[in-house]
Amino acid sequence: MSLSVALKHQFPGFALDVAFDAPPGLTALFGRSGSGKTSVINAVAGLLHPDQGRISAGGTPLLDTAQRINLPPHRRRLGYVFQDARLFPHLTVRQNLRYGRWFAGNPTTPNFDQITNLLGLHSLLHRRPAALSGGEKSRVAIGRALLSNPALLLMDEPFAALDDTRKVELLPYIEALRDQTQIPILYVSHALPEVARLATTLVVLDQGKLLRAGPAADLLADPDLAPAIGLRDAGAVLTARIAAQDADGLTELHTAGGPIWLPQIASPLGTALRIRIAAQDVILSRSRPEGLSALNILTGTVRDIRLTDQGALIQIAIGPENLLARVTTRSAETLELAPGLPIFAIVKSVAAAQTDIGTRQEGAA
Ligand SMILES: Nc1ncnc2c1ncn2[C@@H]1O[C@H](COP(=O)(O)OP(=O)(O)OP(=O)(O)O)[C@@H](O)[C@H]1O
Repeated sequence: MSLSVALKHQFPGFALDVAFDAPPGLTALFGRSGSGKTSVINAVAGLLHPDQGRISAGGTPLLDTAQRINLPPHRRRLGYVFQDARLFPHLTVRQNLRYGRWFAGNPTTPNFDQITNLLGLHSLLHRRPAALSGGEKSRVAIGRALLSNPALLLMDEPFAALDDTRKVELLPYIEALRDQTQIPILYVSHALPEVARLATTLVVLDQGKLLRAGPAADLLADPDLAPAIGLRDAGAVLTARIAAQDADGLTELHTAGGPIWLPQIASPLGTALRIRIAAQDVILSRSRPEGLSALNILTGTVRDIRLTDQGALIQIAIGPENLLARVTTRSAETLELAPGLPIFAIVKSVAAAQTDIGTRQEGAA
């Protein structure tokens, strides 16, 4: 099931003109405040009727202004998780969840136990929302949306109201949702680390227009997009597998650019991880550095170079994947960087997240 969106809408002083496809997985709508993310999600939900547009989910048209098709929100089979959880305060967690199931009202209702397990809700079922933390409320809201048997899940900055610690606790649940259900997720965020960790597809909006849409790993490693994403946050994701648990407490991971070591990640050997390396945490060297405290040195080849007024962005091919490095223009010149040049990337810090089931941890190299 995938979602296809094409919209045009004129607000007073703001024009929205966006078209993209969201394949299965998690599609992050990313952009600065006021770029149009919520308007897009509202149009998909049926809460905004655009001047012109076509939206279809799994080939079923939800909206087609040319054909005068406009399904009302309750017939679009969407689960919508808002910024605030919007639970019924007088109902217990179980009753709040059941409300979602009741709303689905058909025999293919998803399994209650499976969803409460997925979201870790079992021990909370008897509580009322007032006795839940912000993160727990968010999980209940997600569970309620899932139990309505949605064909598509819409999440508009679901963690905006949470502090960073709570947010990090919730990310594994979203990863599990992405990896274990077949339901496409359209996810609004303006936090790049969150997007880099969760998104399989990225849609970047800028002032109501589509800047780029495509596989998240490709876009995150694209030097042309980095200025729009924000140079401080820009960074690529690479895949890695746990190869060994070393006696000194480090976990050895294998990447296409060689091994890297992170503080212990308590997951089985072979577990696939997605690691995010911020462009500003990469140092480049033409020869393999020796006598360096940094453990993590990847080998690659310079693929592309972009000079900006805030330094040089270097795209480095690491096997079939790409890494992004941000260095000063002077360094780029001194190193005589050019496409095709073999290069060593010294990685100062790595964030790791599993791509499949299990416990996840953040680690710094
Ligand atoms: N109902 C409306 N009437 C007039 N203008 C609107 C309306 N809804 C949205 N806009 C305008 O459209 C633009 C995009 O708003 P939108 O909420 O979609 O952006 P966003 O990317 O979700 O922003 P944020 O990250 O701050 O939530 C803004 O300039 C906003 O003022």
